[in-house]
Amino acid sequence: MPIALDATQLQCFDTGPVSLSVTGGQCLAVAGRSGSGKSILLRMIADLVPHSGECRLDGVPASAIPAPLWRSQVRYAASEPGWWAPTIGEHFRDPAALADRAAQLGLPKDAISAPPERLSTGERQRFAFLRAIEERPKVLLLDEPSSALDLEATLALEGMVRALMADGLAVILVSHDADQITRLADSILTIGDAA
Ligand SMILES: Nc1ncnc2c1ncn2[C@@H]1O[C@H](COP(=O)(O)OP(=O)(O)OP(=O)(O)O)[C@@H](O)[C@H]1O
Repeated sequence: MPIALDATQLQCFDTGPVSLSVTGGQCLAVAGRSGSGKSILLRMIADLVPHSGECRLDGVPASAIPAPLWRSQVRYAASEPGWWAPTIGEHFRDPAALADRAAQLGLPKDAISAPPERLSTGERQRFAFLRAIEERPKVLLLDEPSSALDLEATLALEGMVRALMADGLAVILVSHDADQITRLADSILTIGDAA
């Protein structure tokens, strides 16, 4: 049975309410004009902002699952996440296992031992993606995952997303790249006023 995430009547600030469902192996794209609440929606699903409404994973409400466990299973991958350790590799549980995936995304080998601020925005963005998938979440909430990437790097990242989906991952994607939505999404949810 593929995993299933259901969100019902999620609302916070001036956004929502929004309801949606996604199952393992599928990608749901969230569209809407700038400021319509796409990022906030992903953050509500990951339980990172106070909100009303309810999310369930395989029927189990988020409120019944310890927050850190929910957030590792329903993983929000921010467009511009924070870096706190001296090197990129120290942000990973298993830096050794990182090398293969980093190479698949076209990242230079020595970047793993580099300080985050020495990398390009696009390199950091790809490492942020790798950080988000390291603990094998069941649901991946991708917020503009390739906004700083060229087409080659974008397609490599999408290939990795597709491989994870084939392995049962459910994806919710926020992207301003219409071509990316066409390539990845099985369905599209438009929120707020039509763009
Ligand atoms: N802490 C907050 N308090 C009140 N309103 C907030 C807060 N954080 C965000 N908002 C509002 O929520 C709205 C939605 O923001 P969000 O970042 O989700 O938009 P978005 O659709 O992802 O936009 P973009 O496409 O430009 O990234 C914005 O109007 C923003 O002002």
